[in-house]
Amino acid sequence: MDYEVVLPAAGSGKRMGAGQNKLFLSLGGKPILIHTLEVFQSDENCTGIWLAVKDEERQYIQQLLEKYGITKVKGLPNGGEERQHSVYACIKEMQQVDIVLVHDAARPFITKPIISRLVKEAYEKGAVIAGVKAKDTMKKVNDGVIVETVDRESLWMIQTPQAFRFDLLKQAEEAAEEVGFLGTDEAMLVERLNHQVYIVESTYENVKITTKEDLVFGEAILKHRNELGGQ
Ligand SMILES: Nc1ccn([C@@H]2O[C@H](COP(=O)(O)OP(=O)(O)OP(=O)(O)O)[C@@H](O)[C@H]2O)c(=O)n1
Ligand SMILES: C[C@](O)(CO)[C@H](O)COP(=O)(O)O
Repeated sequence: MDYEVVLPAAGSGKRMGAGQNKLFLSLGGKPILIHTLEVFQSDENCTGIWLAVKDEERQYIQQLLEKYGITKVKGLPNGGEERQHSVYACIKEMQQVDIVLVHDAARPFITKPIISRLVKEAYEKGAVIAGVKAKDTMKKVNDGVIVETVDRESLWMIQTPQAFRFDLLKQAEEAAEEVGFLGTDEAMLVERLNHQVYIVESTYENVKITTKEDLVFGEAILKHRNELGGQ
């Protein structure tokens, strides 16, 4: 089951504080961006990659694509102010496909079994996203005071990939753009159309490299995987 993937890669990495796009930082001697790209480059069901990038970083990224043999990239549109705008920039340039995955370029540890499960279920259900069950007790806080403990059994920590029928996601992006609605993930845009969004259980390894500690976790995940002989 074929799909194309949108990888937003135009962020500023403020929380990382590296003074550069965190996707260029090295994990195991290779840029984070390349780790993520290699998963989709090596997936025979992935027929195209779309990368939202900062204009001033496009040339460097093209050099990285060349160096690491990433040949599936179909477009590198300019990212936007927010992550959602970067995703939409890709959606606007894409030709009609059946299924599109949106995946944070900052999540280099996604695996093909989860991707293929998401794609299969997106064909059947239209909208399916990756997540893991909450492990900690979650509480709502107001001005430093606990106001509510939320039932953990029904809470999931949402990740990417998020997989959609292309037409559905395009409709949702356009509807959000029209009214200036800003979500923190693509599922929110589909939910507001009253379309059911399903979940596939992912792994806790599918971390988003966001702060410096995540680089430590990332190196440990790489080491663990190498000891197991790959993904
Ligand atoms: N305007 C933006 C913001 C984010 N992203 C991308 O969306 C993914 C998830 O975003 P996040 O982890 O928040 O990255 P940053 O926005 O760079 O981080 P920060 O919020 O700390 O600045 C990343 O691959 C990032 O490059 C993007 O393409 N365009
Ligand atoms: C899309 C996402 O990864 C789901 O958890 C998350 O919302 C991205 O948040 P960010 O602040 O844009 O990294």
